Parts: sequence; structure tokens; C-alpha cells
Amino acid sequence: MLLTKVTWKRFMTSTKKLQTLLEIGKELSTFLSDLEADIFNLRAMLRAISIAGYAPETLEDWVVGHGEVWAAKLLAAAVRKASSEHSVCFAVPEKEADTVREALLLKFRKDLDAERLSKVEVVKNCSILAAVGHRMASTPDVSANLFDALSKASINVRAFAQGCSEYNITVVVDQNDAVRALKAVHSRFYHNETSIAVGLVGPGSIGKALLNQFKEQVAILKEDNKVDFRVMGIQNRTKMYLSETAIDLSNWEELLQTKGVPKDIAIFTAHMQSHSLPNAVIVDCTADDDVTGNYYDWLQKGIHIITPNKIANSGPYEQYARLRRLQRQSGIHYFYEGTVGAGLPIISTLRGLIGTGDKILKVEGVLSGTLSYLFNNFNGEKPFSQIVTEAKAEGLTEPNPKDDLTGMDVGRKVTILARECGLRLELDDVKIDEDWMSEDLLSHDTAEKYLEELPKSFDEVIEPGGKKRKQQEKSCDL
Ligand SMILES: NC(=O)C1=CN([C@@H]2O[C@H](COP(=O)(O)OP(=O)(O)OC[C@H]3O[C@@H](n4cnc5c(N)ncnc54)[C@H](OP(=O)(O)O)[C@@H]3O)[C@@H](O)[C@H]2O)C=CC1
Ligand SMILES: N[C@@H](CC=O)C(=O)O
Repeated sequence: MLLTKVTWKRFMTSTKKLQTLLEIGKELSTFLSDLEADIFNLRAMLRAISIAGYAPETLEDWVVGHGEVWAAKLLAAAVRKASSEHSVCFAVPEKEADTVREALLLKFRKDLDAERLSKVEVVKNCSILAAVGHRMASTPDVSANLFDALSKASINVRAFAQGCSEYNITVVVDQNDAVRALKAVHSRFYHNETSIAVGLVGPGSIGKALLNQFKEQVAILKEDNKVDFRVMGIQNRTKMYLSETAIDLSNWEELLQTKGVPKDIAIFTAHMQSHSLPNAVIVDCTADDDVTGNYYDWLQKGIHIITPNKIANSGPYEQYARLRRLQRQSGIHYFYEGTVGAGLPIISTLRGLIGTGDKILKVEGVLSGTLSYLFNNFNGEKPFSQIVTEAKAEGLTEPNPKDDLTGMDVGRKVTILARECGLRLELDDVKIDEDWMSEDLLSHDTAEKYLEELPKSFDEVIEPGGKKRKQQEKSCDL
């Protein structure tokens, strides 16, 4: 299927009569030129359809589809007269593209030469989706639901036709999106449901907890909230396991271990796009910048992102701003509430305040679960390093607890909050005092090595209630 567009320019300057009218007054001249353009528009549209020479019944074989939604027989023609754009577009079978284009160029030769028409454009690889039913034109929400389902599935609508027919709304979409579009619309109208394919990267403490929540909640979410979540891929540091339908969440660890293949983020991404569910989201539960390096690509591909990973939003400002810009333009979701305050709604509260006209004067809080745990539990009975190891076992620390103890984790959170408040801040602008940690200890980049070295460097230096503890116990101000 393809879409043929005929775009024309306004007729105004070429007629003396109109020039005279233009001088009379802006309002009258605008009205008349609009009228002139509209008449021209309509004539061009009627000519274009007759040149294409298709009776409605021959359109039947243009439509790939089945079932109630894709009722080819009732599809008359996907024609849109877009007077605001001054273009006419209509769909013809792909194999007719060149013939139709030649016919249009021949017929409009004079208009094109005189620059009354700007171009004849062929858009290939399109599909028509028709929603068909009774009393559609007089039932509120039908078109809203159709377009909302397509929009939630990030499907671009190239053209549409509703007219005042009781039976049919027709949309033209990219051929690659056809099956997803059909599923999105079908599940909206028939199951009143949104289906979401989930890919999880990083099944560590947080990722595992999320998978367990999915296991417990998917049936309830489907029943009560009409959201059908299906985990289609899981990837850790070395392996990935992909499913065409949904991963059995009572058994995912074994599946990943025994049937997982070497991880490949490009294949993982393609898999999240290729299945037939209308919506896809990747949840990044790593603390890895190799993974965040894919965010832009994912958003561009229409894959939503949810993450507690702080790296992307506390990295270089330009990179963060670029992501946020793309997110706003595309309407694809990028959720990162979990980066600050874990389960607490801090970012959404700030947004609510700012969005309703408040000015944020100050943010104050204890932003580190790990440091709170250390302060609450370090009373001299056990060595400091042991309490840090306990905090890691509790799942409180970063993958490498060095990031918590240096204050880097808090620094990242402050940077994220500051940016939410509209400040153009870099991580380097946040004062993080690492001086009290030995260079040797600072050099360890793996959690194992860091925890191994910790007793040597810490247990001597840190005393419960001592000076160092008091220095670190301060809350954080922005
Ligand atoms: N712990 C907490 O309370 C909170 C944590 N966060 C954030 O959540 C994120 C995860 O933390 P947490 O679960 O504690 O960390 P974990 O160390 O427990 O888990 C990290 C996971 O990421 C995987 N991983 C690391 N690198 C890659 C990679 N390049 N590709 C694929 N997978 C990778 C690891 O794989 P493997 O299993 O093979 O090692 C592991 O499964 C962090 O960004 C953290 O800042 C946010 C709020 C609260
Ligand atoms: N390591 C972090 C976890 C959440 O971001 C913390 O200790 O608060």
C-alpha cells in the first residue's frame, strides 16, 4: 500500500482580482483566498481520484486484514482532503504506484509548471487499518479510543478518514506497524485492555524484586487494571533469555541459567520491537552506563523506559537534556521516579509543585538508605565493615558500596533533583568530600574487592559516635 500526496500552493498571487481584494482588507482577502484555495483543493481532489480510476470495490484487495476490524468490504476509500495543509492524499496498491504517479504528473503538468501545485509525492510501505462498526459516528469516544490506542503503542498515523459514515474510521500507518496497530486497536475495543511487552535488564536485587512483583500481580493487573504485562526478555551481565510469548516468572532464574544465550543488547532491543504486542518497555535495573547508552535509541524506536538507574540523569547535562527533549517530542514514556527516594514519590511531587506554579526554594533530606542504615546500626558492637556488608546483603547499597560511602550516590540524586527543579547542573558542581577515604580504597572498582579491602581502611578509622561519623551524618541540602 502507498500513499500518494498532491500538495498545492495557494492561488492568490496569480490572479489580478485577488491582488485587488488583498488591498481592500486583510480579513476579506484572507477569507477569499481561503475560499479560492478550498475550491481548488476540492477540484484537485476529485480530479486525482478520477485519474487514479479506482472504483471503491477494487480497493478490497488493498486491505490486508481479517476479522471485524479489518473489514475490507466496507472500506470505501482512504481519502483525506486536508484543506489546512492544502494537500490531497489517497491510497493505491503498491504495484500501481509508478503508473498512478505518472498519470498524476501528466494530468497536473500545467499546474506543476505554473507552481500552483508543488509536488506529487509517493509514500511507500503503508497499510490501511479500518475500524468498522455500527453507529460509530454518533457514539462518543470511538475515534478517541482508536487514536489513543495507536498513540499509546507509538504508532504514527500518516492519514485518516472518518467523514460522517456510521460505519468506518480508516487510518493509514507504516506497513511495519500494521500488526501492532491491529492488536492495539483490537485489544482496546474488544478487551478494553492495554498489552505491554516488558524487557528487564539487570535482574539483581531490584530487578528480581520487580520480577517477583510481576509474578504476584500480573493476573490482578490484567483483571482489575486491564493491563496485560508480559515479560518477554531478561538480561544480566553475561546472558539473556528471550521469549516469543511470555517468560514463566516462577522459573525465570533457571531459564536464564540453562537456556540463556550470550547477551547482546542489539538483539535484545530488536526482540522487544519485533513481537506483536502493541507496547514495549525496557526496565533498566543496572547501574551501568553501557546500558544507559541505549536509552536514546530505545526512545527513538518507540520503546518506553523505566529505570532506577541514576547514571543517565546525573551524567553530562547535554546528554540528559537530549533524552528529555526526545521524550517530550515523542511522547514515549521515560520514568525514573525510583532514582531518588526509592519508592517515595519525590520527583512526581516536585513536578506537581512546579507544574502548578510553585517555586522550589529548598530540598532537604537524608538521601541515602545505606548511610542511614550505617548510622542506625553502627554502635561499636560490630566492625564498621561488617555493617556495610550487611547493608549490601539487605540490598540497600549500590552494586559497588563505594558509591554510597564516597557520597557519590547522594551526589547523583542531588544532581537529578536539581535538574528536575530546572537547574542546569553538572555532577561536578555538587561538592562530594571523598578525602577521608584512602586512595587505595577509592581505586577498587568491583564490589568484591572494595568489601575485601574495607576492614583495613575503615575499621581503624571510624569510631561509633566519633568525629567522622558526625561529619557524615549531615542531611543533604539542595
Ligand atoms: N538497592 C536499592 O535500594 C536501590 C537501587 N537503585 C538502583 O537500582 C539499580 C540496581 O541496583 P541493585 O539491584 O541493588 O544492583 P545489583 O547489583 O543487585 O544488580 C545489578 C544487576 O545489573 C546487572 N548488570 C550489570 N551490568 C549489566 C550490563 N551491562 N548488562 C546487563 N545487566 C547488567 C547485574 O547482572 P549480574 O546478575 O550478572 O551481575 C545485576 O543483575 C542501580 O542503578 C541502583 O542505583 C535505586 C533505588 C533503590
Ligand atoms: N544505594 C542507594 C539505593 C537507592 O538509591 C541508597 O543507599 O540509598
